[in-house]
Amino acid sequence: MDKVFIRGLAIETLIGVFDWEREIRQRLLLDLDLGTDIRPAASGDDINCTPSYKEVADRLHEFVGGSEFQLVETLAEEVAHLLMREFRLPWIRVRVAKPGAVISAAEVGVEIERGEWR
Ligand SMILES: Nc1nc2c(c(=O)[nH]1)N=C([C@H](O)[C@@H](O)CO)CN2
Repeated sequence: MDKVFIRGLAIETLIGVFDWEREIRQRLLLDLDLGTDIRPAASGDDINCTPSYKEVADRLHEFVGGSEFQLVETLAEEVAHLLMREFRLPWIRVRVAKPGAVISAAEVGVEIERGEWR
């Protein structure tokens, strides 16, 4: 299977388990790997035959920017299901990093894979 990818998509949102985190917006960095077959798009040179990384990024700004989850786990799971459903993806990898959440670490977060790789 081929992939369309997005790296380091920065989105500000309300996220966290502590009271002070419910009063601010924090920056998340998202990495996405979207499983697909790029051959139909390549052979026809046709954007309609492939998941547009621009459309996916716009959708994520809308969804993640408006979300209010506590855990990065929940956010990653919801993002995976939303993109698989709306962009008809057989497989996805979602990595959500929360830079600055642990001062002594460059990044913390989660990475999940959903669907079937074929
Ligand atoms: N596995 C997780 N651990 C923690 C999370 C999380 O979402 N998943 N969140 C927090 C706090 O919100 C943290 O980001 C504040 O610094 C702590 N641990």
